[in-house]
Order: sequence, then structure tokens, then C-alpha cells
Amino acid sequence: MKLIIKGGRVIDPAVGKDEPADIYVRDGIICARFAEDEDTQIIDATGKLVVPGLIDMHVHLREPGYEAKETIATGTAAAARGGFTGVACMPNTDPVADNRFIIEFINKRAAEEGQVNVYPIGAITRGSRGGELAELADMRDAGAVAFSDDGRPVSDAGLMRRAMQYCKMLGVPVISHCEEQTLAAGGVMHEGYQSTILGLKGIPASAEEVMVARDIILASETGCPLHIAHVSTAGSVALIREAKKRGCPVTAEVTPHHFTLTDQAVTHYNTAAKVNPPLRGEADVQAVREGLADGTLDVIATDHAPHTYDEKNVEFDLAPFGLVGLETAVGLVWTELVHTGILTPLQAVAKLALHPARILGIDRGTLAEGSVADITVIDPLLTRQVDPEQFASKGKNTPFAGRTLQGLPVITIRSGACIYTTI
Ligand SMILES: NC(=O)N[C@@H](CC(=O)O)C(=O)O
Ligand SMILES: [Zn+2]
Ligand SMILES: [Zn+2]
Repeated sequence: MKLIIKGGRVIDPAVGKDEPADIYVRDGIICARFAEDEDTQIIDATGKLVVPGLIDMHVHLREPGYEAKETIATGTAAAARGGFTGVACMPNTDPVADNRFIIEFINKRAAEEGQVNVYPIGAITRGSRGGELAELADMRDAGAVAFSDDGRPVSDAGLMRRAMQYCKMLGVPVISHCEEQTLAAGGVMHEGYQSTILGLKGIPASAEEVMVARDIILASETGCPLHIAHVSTAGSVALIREAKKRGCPVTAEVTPHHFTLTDQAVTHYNTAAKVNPPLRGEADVQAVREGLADGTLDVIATDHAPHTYDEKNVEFDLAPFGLVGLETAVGLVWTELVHTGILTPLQAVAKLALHPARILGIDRGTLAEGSVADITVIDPLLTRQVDPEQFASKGKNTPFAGRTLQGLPVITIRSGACIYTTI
């Protein structure tokens, strides 16, 4: 099994490399130069970017329990099509992934039918109900890479503090869905001018920021690595920036929808734009872009949240929160951030591969010799219109349908084998 990826622009943020080079792969491992023979597969990457396999650290695969929305098979197929070789999946399944048996089940299903590597995230509390801690150490031993009650906040500060004390001991990050429920109560979109015009109940920026502040204080006190999920407001970016300056062990992610869209996308009551946290105002979008550029926001993650057509095809108030992101992420990063000069390709790849790997303690995210050959090839000039009907995901709930994106994944390689190719 020999493969050479020739003539591409190789980007490896682990060593700050961004230069023309060839990549050699033998038996699924990136290796030193070797002489090609008739058994060697050659990929011509002229004009393309060759980067470490992308890792999406915030995905909802919905299995077990919500297989009508997505399965491990379809979600990982969507990941491969989106240029991702790994996804970390959130525990808000049914049953909730709050014990080692569910973590083992996910790992088994992923081994059987996963197209990409799957890294399960365990729940912080039993049933993610926020009442008592789940069996964290047991889940860590079964392969959980982080803990989160994503979908819900951990409202009890004392419980969150104890979770952080345990996770610090286990050396595993806590991923926080920051939402103060008494402030968010009943809201369905960002609280602002648009919510007033539409007559919909708003979720104020403070609902997120109060919780970001609380968790930063708890992480500083406990020393636990804290990762803030789906940052959406200018105030959150400022809090995280300031906390990092003080040496707080905090990292943070932003989604493509939060760096691209405002609450304007909700006009006409488009339920595909109903997401938690909600799409915010223009100043917030600007602030998360600045946070990405200055390194305050470490990661770009999709929060891929598939729902069925019927679930979304209802009154705005009644529709579930969430939108799909795996198959539009790279296109949005290149179109909105790289081609606009907000991020260099090196920075973009760091946020899509290296940083997620480091935060989750996964042995991936680099093209160094000796690494597993998880590789993504991106054509920075390839242009396509988003067509949800082409998605491998069961979820078609995207607010980006019809949008033209430039800069798309063309080959996804996992352990030296092509799992997606357009050329
Ligand atoms: N983001 C969402 O709007 N929805 C997520 C839950 C979450 O990420 O909080 C889901 O599971 O559907
Ligand atoms: Zn969440
Ligand atoms: Zn989520």
C-alpha cells in the first residue's frame, strides 16, 4: 500500500510549514521519500492544498436513539464528504452517553460502519439532567475524549465545579454549552431588533456570557481544561480573551454559521436558521471574526445538528434548534475567512485540525513523518453551490442552501485510504 501525493501546497501548522512538497504514505503511515514503482498510487495535487485530516470536535451523530435524524454511518459519510477524517460526537443521544456501555456501543458502531474516526464525548451528569455526576472515570477508560452536557447547560455551579475537579484529575477537558436558563427561558432567536419585528421571544447575549464568565472562574480555580462550545457573542469573545491573558486553561470554538450569518437569516421565519445559541447581530459576527484572527477562538467546529424535514417544517416557535454543518464547513471557512484575508490557510488548518486534536488529546492533526496518514486535499479555487439534496447527511436543515462557496475538499484520506474523492 503505497501512495504519493504530488505537487501540492503542504500545510502543517504543527511545525508552521506552508510550502510545495510531496507526501509519501506507506501502509497508512506518512513516511520518508521512497522510489515509486508500479504499485504506487499517485495523486496529482497541483494547485491544491494538502493538509492534515480535519477534525470536527462538535458533531451530533444522533445514534443511538434518533436514527431518523442521522446515524453513525450517514454522519461519518457526511464528514468524509466535508473533508473531515475525525469527528467528536456529543452525548445527547437516547439513551444519553453517560456510561461506559454507550461509549463502547458508539466505538463498536463506528468501527463497523464509521467512515471516519469517531471520538465519543461523555455526559457530565447522569442523563445530562444536571442532577448528579455521571461515571466520568469509567467513560474515560472506555475511550471518552471529553465531557459535556451539550444541548443543555450544567446549571448547578457546585456540580460543574466538582466535574472540573474530576476532569482535571483525569486530564480530560470539560466542554461547556454556556446558557443561563433563567435568561434564555422561552427564547427562540437572538434578542434584538429582529426578534422585536418578528414578534419572537429573544435569547439575550447575557444568557451565554453569564455562563462563560462562571465557567472561566471555575476553570481558573480548579485548573481544569475548559473548552467553550459554539461562542456566539462579542461579550463571550472578550471574556475568553481576557481569561487567556491571565493564564486560565480555556479554549473556545466558533461555528461557520456564527461567523457568517446574523439574525437577519431568521427573517421569513426560516426554521433552518433556528439554532442554539442563536445567530446574533452584526457586531457579534465581527467580534468572533476578530477572535478567530487574534487566536482567542482556537477551533472552528460545526455543531452539526441534523433534524428531519418534518421536525423543522413547523411554526418557528415549535421547531427544534440546530443546523447541519459538516458538508459546508470547509467552503464557508475558505469563502468567508481565507479568501477575505481574515485567516491564512495555515491558521485555518490549525483551527480545523491541529487545535481540535490537541484539545482532545488525539494523536492526529499533523503531517509529520510517522503520523497516521489522515489527510485532506482542498481545492482553494473550486466553486460550487450548496445543494442539500447532495448531502450524505440525513439532515438537510441548512440556511446556506443555494449559496456559492469557493474552496472545497476534493479528497479525504483516512489511514492512507481514500474515503472521498472528486478527482
Ligand atoms: N446547537 C443546536 O441548536 N442544537 C444541538 C444542541 C446543542 O449543540 O446545544 C442539537 O443537539 O440539536
Ligand atoms: Zn450546545
Ligand atoms: Zn451541539
